[in-house]
Amino acid sequence: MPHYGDYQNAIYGAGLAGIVPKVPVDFATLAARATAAMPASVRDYVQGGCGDERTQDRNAAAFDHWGMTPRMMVDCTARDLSVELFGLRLPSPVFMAPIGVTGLCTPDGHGDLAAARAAAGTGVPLVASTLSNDPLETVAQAMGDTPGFFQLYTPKDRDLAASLVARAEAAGFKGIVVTLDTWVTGWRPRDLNTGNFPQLRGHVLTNYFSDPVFRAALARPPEDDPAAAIRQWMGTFGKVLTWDDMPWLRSLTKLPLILKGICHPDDARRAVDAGADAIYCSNHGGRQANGGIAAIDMLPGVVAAAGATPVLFDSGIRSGTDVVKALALGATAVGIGRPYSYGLALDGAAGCAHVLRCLLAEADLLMAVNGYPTLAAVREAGAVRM
Ligand SMILES: Cc1cc2nc3c(=O)[nH]c(=O)nc-3n(C[C@H](O)[C@H](O)[C@H](O)COP(=O)(O)O)c2cc1C
Ligand SMILES: CCCCC(=O)C(=O)O
Repeated sequence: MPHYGDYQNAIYGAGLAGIVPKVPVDFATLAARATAAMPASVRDYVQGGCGDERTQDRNAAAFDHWGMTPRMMVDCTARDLSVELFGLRLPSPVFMAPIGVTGLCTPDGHGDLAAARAAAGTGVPLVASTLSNDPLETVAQAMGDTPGFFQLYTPKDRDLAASLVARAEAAGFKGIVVTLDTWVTGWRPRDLNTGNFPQLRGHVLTNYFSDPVFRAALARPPEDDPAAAIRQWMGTFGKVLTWDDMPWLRSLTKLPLILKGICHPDDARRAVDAGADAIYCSNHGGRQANGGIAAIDMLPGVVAAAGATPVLFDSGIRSGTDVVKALALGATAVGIGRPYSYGLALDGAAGCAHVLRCLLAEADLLMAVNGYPTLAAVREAGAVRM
C-alpha cells in the first residue's frame, strides 16, 4: 500500500538525478521564497494579520509547548490516515482552509482553480471561499472527484445567502462552512499602511457578481458599472450572526453545516445544541482579533465540549508535526492555511500539491517512527503540555 511518506523517497530519488524540489519543503524557506515572489499588495494581505500580529505568531509558536511521546515495538509498516467525515471517507485528515484571495496567489489570477486542481491531484479537500476570482461552479468542477466544501460569508441580504448556498449545493459541494468571526474586517496594519483592501478594488467578488439575486438588485450589471457593484458588495458583505439565526442558517441547506471560528467550549456546546454538524475551531489565523490565546491551546476545551460532534481545526499549522499534534489533541481534520497559498505563489497547482504532499509525508513518517499506525492511535497517545 502506498504511503504519504513515500514522497520522501521520491524527493531523494529525484535528487540522485540532480533535481531538487522547486518549492521548499519547510515552512520558513517556503514563506521567505513565496513572499519575495508575490506582489507586495498580495504578500501583505496574505502574510499579515491583526494588530501587531502577536496572536498570529503565537498560533504557530504554541505548537512548541505540546509534545508527543514515541511508542516502541508497534508494527507501523501499514498506516491508515484516512478519516470519515459526514459519511465521506477522506484519504487523509487534512484539508485546505478557505482563503479569500487564493485567486490572487497565482500571477494569472486563477489561484482558486489552481488550488482546486491541487485538491483533485492530492485528494485533499478544498474549502472554497465565497471570496474567489472564479465562480464557485467552476471551482467545484476543477476539484474532480475530491470532495469540496463551500465557505459562506453570510451576506445581510438573506435571499443572496440562500442563493449562494443553493448554488453551492447544485455545484456538488459536500458541506457549508459558515464563518462566524468576520462580519467586519479586523485591524490589519500592513494593509492599512498601504491603503490596500483587495475586495474594494473589485478582486475576488466573482461569486457575487455572477449571482442572480445580487445582479437583480443592481441598476446596471457589474460589467457595466463595477463601482456600483462593489458598493453593493460593501453594503451586503457582513451579516452579524447570533444564535437566533441558527434555525434560519440550518434551514438553508440539508448539507452538513459547519460553524467556523468557535474557540470557547460554551460556544461549541451551543453550536451542537443548535444543530451544527461540525465545529470548526479557528481564530482565523490571527487575522481578525489580536490579543488572543493560541488556537491550538483552545482546541482541547472545544473538543471536550463538542462530545461526539467532529471538530475541524486550523490556525498556525506549519508542518506535518503540527498536523499530528492537532489530531492528538482531538481534531477530526486539520486545515492548512497560508502554507498552501505560498505553494500556489511559487508554482501554481503543482506548488500547492507539493506543499500538501510534504505536510502529509511528514505527518505519515512521524506516525511511523512514533509507533502510531492509525489516527485512533494518535489520539490515544495524545500530546502533553510541556
Ligand atoms: C489571505 C487569507 C484569506 C482568508 N480568507 C478567508 C475566507 O475567505 N474565509 C474564511 O473563513 N477564512 C479565511 N481565512 C482564514 C483561513 O481559513 C484560516 O482560518 C487561517 O488561514 C488559518 O491560519 P494560518 O494561515 O496561520 O494557518 C483567510 C486567511 C488568509 C491567510
Ligand atoms: C473581509 C475579509 C474577508 C477575507 C478573509 O477572511 C481574510 O482576509 O481573512
